[in-house]
Amino acid sequence: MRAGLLQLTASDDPRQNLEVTEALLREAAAGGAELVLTPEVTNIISSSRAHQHEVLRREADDLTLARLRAVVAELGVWLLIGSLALKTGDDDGRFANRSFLIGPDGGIRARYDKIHMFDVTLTDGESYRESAGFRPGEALVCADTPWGPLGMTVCYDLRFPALYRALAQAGARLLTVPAAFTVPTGRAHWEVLLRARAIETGCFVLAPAQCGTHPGGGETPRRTWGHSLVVAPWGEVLADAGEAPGVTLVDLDLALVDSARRKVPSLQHDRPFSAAPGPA
Ligand SMILES: O=C(O)CNC(=O)[C@H](CS)NC(=O)CCC(=O)C(=O)O
Repeated sequence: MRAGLLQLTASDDPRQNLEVTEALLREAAAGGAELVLTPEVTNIISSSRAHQHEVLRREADDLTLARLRAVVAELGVWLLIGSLALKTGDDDGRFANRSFLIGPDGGIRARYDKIHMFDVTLTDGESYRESAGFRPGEALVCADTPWGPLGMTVCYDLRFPALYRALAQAGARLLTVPAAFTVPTGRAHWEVLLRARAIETGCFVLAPAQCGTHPGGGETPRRTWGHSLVVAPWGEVLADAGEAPGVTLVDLDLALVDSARRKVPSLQHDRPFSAAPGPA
């Protein structure tokens, strides 16, 4: 199976982001990709809540989703839209950070709302309160594909290994981790966490990422780490997209899932253990 990862530098203009995404999607399909993947928040990166409220739509009215579904139906590929920021209609005005799996007929095969919210203060100059703008999801999602079950996650979810174990135990053979990682945490943690999730689960891990300096961020523009990555079930990095936008094509030998799990069947070796003891 050939996968195509799109690396993007999303702006605060959904129409412009859609144009770039569509062009790269066509390029990936022309390069033989059967499954194409886009990063977290493919449709917008904006620091202004007011602007988000102005330009974002609910799922049923979202232009990015409608257009990408039509292009997928034309090209006949599978598409993992890493995520779209969408209105939910909730009273508190929070958005969903929602990942979609689109089948080759353009139909929505699965949707997953990011569960873990990035509420983190990295330094005085860099802090995030994702839960202020987004409503977290609550449901594990593992979707059928021609290449086996695909477990859907998003970005900060990567730091919660129990989620990945649950997906693998639900049958996943592929795991997706679309992201918009920060530069400092990306440098320190991105590759090692992705490799760990692949090794622990015996899955292929596909992680399309946002990269670069995002226009529309005002005084302190948002920067993301890039380095879209594909990791094999034994832990080898099969592709690293570096720091620039573009398409990365990679061929996956799906039999490697079984061979990694035969060598080290740790997924079958979970044992119950008692709660942590108190201080002696
Ligand atoms: O807010 C948006 O526009 C879209 N959402 C994101 O970019 C999210 C929440 S701020 N980013 C992450 O989860 C980064 C996680 C990360 O970097 C880490 O775990 O170290």
